[in-house]
Amino acid sequence: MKQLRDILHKVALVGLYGSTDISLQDLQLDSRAVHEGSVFIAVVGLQADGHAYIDKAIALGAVAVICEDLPATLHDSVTYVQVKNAHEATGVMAHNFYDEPSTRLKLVGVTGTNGKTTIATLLFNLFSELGYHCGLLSTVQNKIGTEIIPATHTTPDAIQLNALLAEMVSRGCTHAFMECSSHAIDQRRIAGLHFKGALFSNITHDHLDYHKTFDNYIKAKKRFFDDLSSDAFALSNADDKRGTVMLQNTKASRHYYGLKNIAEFKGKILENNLTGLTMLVGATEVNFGLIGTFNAYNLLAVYGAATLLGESSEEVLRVLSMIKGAEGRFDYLVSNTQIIAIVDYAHTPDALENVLATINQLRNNGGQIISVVGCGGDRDRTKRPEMAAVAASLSDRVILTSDNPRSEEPAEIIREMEAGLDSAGRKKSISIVDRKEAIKTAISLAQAGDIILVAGKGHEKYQEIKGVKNHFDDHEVVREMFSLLDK
Ligand SMILES: CC(=O)N[C@H]1[C@@H](OP(=O)(O)OP(=O)(O)OC[C@H]2O[C@@H](n3ccc(=O)[nH]c3=O)[C@H](O)[C@@H]2O)O[C@H](CO)[C@@H](O)[C@@H]1O[C@H](C)C(=O)N[C@@H](C)C(=O)N[C@H](CCC(=O)O)C(=O)O
Ligand SMILES: Nc1ncnc2c1ncn2[C@@H]1O[C@H](COP(=O)(O)OP(=O)(O)OP(=O)(O)O)[C@@H](O)[C@H]1O
Ligand SMILES: N[C@H](CCC[C@H](N)C(=O)O)C(=O)O
Ligand SMILES: [Mg+2]
Repeated sequence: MKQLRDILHKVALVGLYGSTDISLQDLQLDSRAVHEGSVFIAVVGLQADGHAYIDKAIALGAVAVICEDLPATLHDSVTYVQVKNAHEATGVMAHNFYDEPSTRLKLVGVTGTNGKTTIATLLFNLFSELGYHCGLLSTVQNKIGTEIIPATHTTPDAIQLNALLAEMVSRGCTHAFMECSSHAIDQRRIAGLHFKGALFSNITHDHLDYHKTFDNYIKAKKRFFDDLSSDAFALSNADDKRGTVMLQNTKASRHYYGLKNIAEFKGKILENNLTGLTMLVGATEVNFGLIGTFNAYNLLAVYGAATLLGESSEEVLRVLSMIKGAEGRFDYLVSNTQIIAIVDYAHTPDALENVLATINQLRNNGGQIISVVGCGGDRDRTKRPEMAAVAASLSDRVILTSDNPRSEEPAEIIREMEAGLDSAGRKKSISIVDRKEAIKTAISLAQAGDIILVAGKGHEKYQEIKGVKNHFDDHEVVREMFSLLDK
């Protein structure tokens, strides 16, 4: 069993009160989960301050407390460890507690506004297909080999994260691929981890509710690369405006992929259609099942990372040409009456623009594009008018609807979206609060050859309204409506 002293290695201590020779059962960030033998870590959050729950944690059996500010009175039976930054300390202690799992496999992280799930999933599928036992931590799901472990966050908190990595190690995984969200980097959920590789996809507008300014958002992502060690590789998008800045201060070896600017892993699109894309990768022509220019970038990122991990380029391209991406990303459904629906997780202005630009490029002659779009509640409000404007400029008809309103008034979110429409945009748009009704209306407006984009929820199997998650699956609704067309 781990002793307190074992987990304090590399933690920036301010003070220590009590013995470190005590046995620990587990680490807990939430007082409600504390039991006999737990260490309780008090962090200052956005809603609450964990310091307010120290006494409650002790009453439930905490044997040690990690905190930034010491309580006024200390219990004799408890050890208090005062640290400079409790978020950072959580990452480092969790890494120590679980025997530094990230050093016992090849851990590759992916950051960027869009493409993280796609890239991490493609890497997992590729390396599994190459014969390795792999782990995956992603928005859609976590995986250890073929076992699926439901994901609550894109990047779990440091304790769950290290526990999952340790489980991967104990089950013989040699590689783990994970998404590193900007929230996770900022909240230091990834502190203490040893990355073998780090990828950057792109950075565009999102999460300004949390980061406040675009500059802060860039800095959060860049920190991931700044913290890498010299034995790691950093692989960035040569065509993204911030692609070079991301790697400017890293100690890792620097590599780039792209379609336009000079890059070590360079591609050229030869053909792009609704069934896939053909790309020249280096000197090899390859057909891929993924669709759209944005996926060409994702594929090049995966190809580069796999090569940097030591795999043969030829074998990587052979396997990549056969594998699928993540669920809910450009999922293609077609009715017997030849109406096409694409379910996609685009939930930022840039993703929506990319997906709609791709659909525009690939559309059937004369076919109309009908978009069904909403924006999440309790999240970045400034993207709402932008997403409506993008949808209107790249579609023939737009139905503004609800995504996950969470605690907000759904009609109010839609009003904020409508504010982004000019008069031409208003003419082609209608607003329908009920998402099912909105999808149904889009299908009833469509004719053979038209393409309906159902954006924003992708793989999600729920819709969160006023704190309640109701079952909802865009695919299911589309299929149900399609089957009615046949009757
Ligand atoms: C905005 C955000 O990231 N919030 C995360 C943050 O919550 P918080 O700072 O609000 O925590 P808090 O409620 O103030 O509580 C502070 C501390 O007091 C503790 N507490 C609280 C109450 C109590 O009775 N006892 C107690 O000990 C809490 O356990 C916590 O440790 O820390 C929590 C614990 O780790 C996370 O669960 C929570 O994620 C919330 C649920 C969330 O929705 N996060 C999203 C925005 C997020 O992280 N998304 C990214 C993906 C974004 C992307 O797509 O790129 C992700 O990685 O998933
Ligand atoms: N490289 C890319 N560039 C721009 N848009 C992309 C790219 N890859 C995917 N997209 C679009 O963004 C959507 C989300 O993709 P994905 O889930 O891979 O991103 P993510 O970064 O994991 O998102 P999240 O932040 O929610 O975890 C896709 O459904 C698609 O519309
Ligand atoms: N990971 C993203 C998910 C957004 C998905 C969209 N369906 C929404 O609910 O806003 C976020 O937390 O911002
Ligand atoms: Mg993701």
